[in-house]
Amino acid sequence: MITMDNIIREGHPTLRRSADLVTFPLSAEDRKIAAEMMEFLSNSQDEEIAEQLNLRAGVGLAAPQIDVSKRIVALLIPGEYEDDPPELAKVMFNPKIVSHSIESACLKGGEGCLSVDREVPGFVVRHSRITVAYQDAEGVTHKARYKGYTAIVVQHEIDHLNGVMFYDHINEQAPFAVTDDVIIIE
Ligand SMILES: Cc1nc(NNC(=O)[C@H](CC2CCCC2)CN(O)CO)c(F)c(N2CCN3CCOC[C@@H]3C2)n1
Ligand code: NI
Repeated sequence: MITMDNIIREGHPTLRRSADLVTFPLSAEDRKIAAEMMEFLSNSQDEEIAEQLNLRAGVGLAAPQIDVSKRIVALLIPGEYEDDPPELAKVMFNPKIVSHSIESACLKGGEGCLSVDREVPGFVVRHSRITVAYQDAEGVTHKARYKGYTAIVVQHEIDHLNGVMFYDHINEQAPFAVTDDVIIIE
């Protein structure tokens, strides 16, 4: 089971590496990693379990964050209301942004990261809409389009596969300066 002890923190070199492509058929090890990443997100979003295991809540996780330099991301984005099905519950292998909007967006509250034990204030400007090609656990390639909050989360995770941290995108001189065409997502 993954706990916060398994999540490497900024300064660890793996976070700045470009992760390796996953080959198919998946090894038992890769299958296990994918399942444990999803389990972590689910546990982290369960108040009781998260408190018991002292987990920080997460809606996404990338394999490099558990010191596995492979192109695997897990996403567990809740639906709008408590009892809704998740907006996105998926493990993507070898995800790749194949196209994106010209329009940009950012989260109003900025971003954080389970691998960063500090607040880094500022708008993280990303594409507002993306098309992602990825493989599922059977190696079948899919294409999916995301927008808004979900698109932001997916981009944060794919950044980790390329050694990019969210604060790399923050304008140090003016962290909250954005041009008026950037969508600010509540
Ligand atoms: C936005 C948000 N970020 C949370 N944490 N950070 C993360 O997920 C990091 C990735 C996100 C940071 C900004 C974009 C991607 C993890 N990262 O570093 C992986 O690379 C949350 F936990 C969270 N939510 C809303 C939904 N809620 C459902 C019930 O449970 C609590 C949960 C809290 N929303
Ligand atoms: Ni992160």
